[in-house]
Amino acid sequence: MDHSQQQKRCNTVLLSPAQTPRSSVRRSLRDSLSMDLWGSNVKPDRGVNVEVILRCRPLNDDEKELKLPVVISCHEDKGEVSVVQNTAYKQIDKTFSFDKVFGPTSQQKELFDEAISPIVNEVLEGYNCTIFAYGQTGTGKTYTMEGGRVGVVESGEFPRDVGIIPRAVQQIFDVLEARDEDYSMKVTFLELYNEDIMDLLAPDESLNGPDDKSRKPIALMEDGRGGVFIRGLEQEVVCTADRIYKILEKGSAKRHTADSLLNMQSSRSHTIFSITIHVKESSSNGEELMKCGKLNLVDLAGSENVVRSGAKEGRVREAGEINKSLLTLGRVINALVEHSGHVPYRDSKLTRLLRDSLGGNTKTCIIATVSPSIHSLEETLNTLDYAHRAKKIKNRPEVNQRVAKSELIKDLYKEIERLRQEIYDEREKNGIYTPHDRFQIEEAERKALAEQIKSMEFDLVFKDKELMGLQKLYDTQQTLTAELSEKLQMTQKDLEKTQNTLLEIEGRNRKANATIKEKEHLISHLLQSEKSLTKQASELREELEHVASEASNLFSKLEQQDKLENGNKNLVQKFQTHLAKQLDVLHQTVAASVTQQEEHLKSMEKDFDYSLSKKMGGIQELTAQVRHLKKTHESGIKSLNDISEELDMSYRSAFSNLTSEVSRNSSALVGHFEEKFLEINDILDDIQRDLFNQQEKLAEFAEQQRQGHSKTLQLTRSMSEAMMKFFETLGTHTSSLTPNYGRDPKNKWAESSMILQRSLRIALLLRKGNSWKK
Ligand SMILES: Nc1ncnc2c1ncn2[C@@H]1O[C@H](COP(=O)(O)OP(=O)(O)OP(=O)(O)O)[C@@H](O)[C@H]1O
Repeated sequence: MDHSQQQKRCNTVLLSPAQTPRSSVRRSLRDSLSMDLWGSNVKPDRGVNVEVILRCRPLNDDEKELKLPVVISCHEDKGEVSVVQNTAYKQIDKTFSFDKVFGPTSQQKELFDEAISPIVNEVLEGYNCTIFAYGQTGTGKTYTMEGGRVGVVESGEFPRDVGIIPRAVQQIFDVLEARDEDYSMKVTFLELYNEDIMDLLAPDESLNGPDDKSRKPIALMEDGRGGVFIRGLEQEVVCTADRIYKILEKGSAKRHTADSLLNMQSSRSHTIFSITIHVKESSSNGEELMKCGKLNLVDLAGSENVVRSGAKEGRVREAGEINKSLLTLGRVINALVEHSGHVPYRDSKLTRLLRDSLGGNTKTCIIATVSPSIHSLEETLNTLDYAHRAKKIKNRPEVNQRVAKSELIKDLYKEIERLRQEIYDEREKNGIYTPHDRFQIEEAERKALAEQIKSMEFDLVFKDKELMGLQKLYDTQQTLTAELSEKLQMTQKDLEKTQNTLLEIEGRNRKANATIKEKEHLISHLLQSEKSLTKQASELREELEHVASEASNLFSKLEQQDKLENGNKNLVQKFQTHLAKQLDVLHQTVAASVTQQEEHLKSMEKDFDYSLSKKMGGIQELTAQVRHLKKTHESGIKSLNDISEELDMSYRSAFSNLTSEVSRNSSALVGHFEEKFLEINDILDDIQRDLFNQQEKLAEFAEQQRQGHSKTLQLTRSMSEAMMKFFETLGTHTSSLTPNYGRDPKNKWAESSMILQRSLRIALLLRKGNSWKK
């Protein structure tokens, strides 16, 4: 929707620009032109606690430069704030919980979306809501409520430092436009400075800045029904968000501010910016009704330590007034939390203005602002304490009654008539027209004052009587004083004596003090040694407990060990009997094998003798054959010689050469044969010698074998005896096995298995000897 359309929709409802939240259409029209912060309601809801939000600002440049330690930590997820300080002088560790917590890195948009946006929606549903910022000076109240300049809003997004008020305004317009509703909106903006109410929307001509003396405070009046109104407070009807931003900017510029050591632009007044929205609705019978909601945005002046803020002269009074009104606010909070019969709302204008927001029918949210720096620790703790207590305040929010449009128009006509009469009276200078309602209120106030004067007169008579009594008392006191002065003189003498005694006592006292100091020193030493002894004792106790647990572990292990050893013992005994049997068998086998081997050896000897005699016979036969061969050769050679002679004779001429060749060959053959014969003879001699040698060696070997077998037999016997002895010893050792881990039974097992292996090896050797013998 463009601006002109928005203006049009806005204007349709502006027929009744002065409408305000109210409980009944019968209510005075005069109220509608005054600032009625706390519109009345119909259906009472159940009590609702005031919502308390905590915001911690980041360290500012000065604090960063001074490297001030941070003492606040915000746990946004848990809604908790911790204050921790550990110095030699002070130890603080406190945690406070709130409905919501926003830490130093939190952004304006985040705070608005999470905490404020739902409140704005409640206003649009017809509730009166109040949001106020409370905290020490310079902690970010104005930053949170107003923030930076709105400037140009691009694509619906504000600059990041824009505060709650502009964002709330934007949301109200957005929602109303989206619902396409007929509405009217008006705003008021006031400040409370030094207990005076100033209108920040008053026309410019009458103002030349915040300190202009011509600025007139406006009156806060009782409405006769327990409420208040501000006579003559300007209300501006607004149709666009931009108009509100401008009003806000202009009003803020008029606000009382000053620079202090804690804030370059410190607000010296409390401000209340109110937006009242009327939305047209139709009832079931077609009657036009007006729904009304109101949002009050309160930026309180900062509580401050005058010394720390560096306030001087006029500023000290400002600070005093600020602190006074905040103190009253604190007392009101305390009274509400403690459900006291009397709540001191009337003690300051601030609490009178905020009455409905504290324990009334308004929905209230308090934003407590704190600094994270150690410098502000004390004030931060005060703020946290304050805000934490405020959480317990219960309000009873009620939705504003819908007002018939016709009733509003009637009221409006009456108001116009009243104003016309006032102007007429003013012009004619013949008095001021007072409407009946206001006349009644003023009459009631006058009556109340008369009653007050009467009671004061009564008080005066009573006080006169009291004075007379006091005069008498004074006279008696005078005589008493004379008596007393006499006594005093005597007492003074006594005092002198006493002083002397006192001096003596002081001397003694000094000595006693010195002794006490010594003793104290001793005691502190003793305490220290007691501490160290206690520590040692606790350490020893821990050790003992540890040892006891180890001992119990050890005992359980020993039990296991005993069981294991009993099992082992049984096993060893079984093995021992089994082994003894096996050894007997082995012994018998070895003895049998030895006799068998002896027999084998004897038969081997026989066989050997037999083969030797056989070989000898063969050799003799061979020698005879060789001799026979020699003879045959000799006869052959002789016959060859005969043949050659015959051939010589018959073929001497033709074959003379051949004969010589043959004779040469035959002589060579004879030489060769003789040579071979000699060689054969040598070989035969060698064989014969070898055979004799072998025969001797065999005899020797047989002897050695016999001796070796008897030794092996002896060795096996002694081995088996030794093993028997060993197993007996092993048995006794096993029975006496205790948790003495120095004597490892495993070693014994290793030994016995080695012995067993050795005896097996011997048995194998014996078997090998047998097979070799075979
Ligand atoms: N959450 C924040 N993030 C960034 N800057 C912050 C924040 N809160 C405060 N500041 C800055 O700290 C300074 C003081 O803030 P502001 O004037 O809002 O304090 P204040 O509580 O209103 O003080 P006073 O009570 O004196 O008016 C300002 O410069 C403001 O920009």
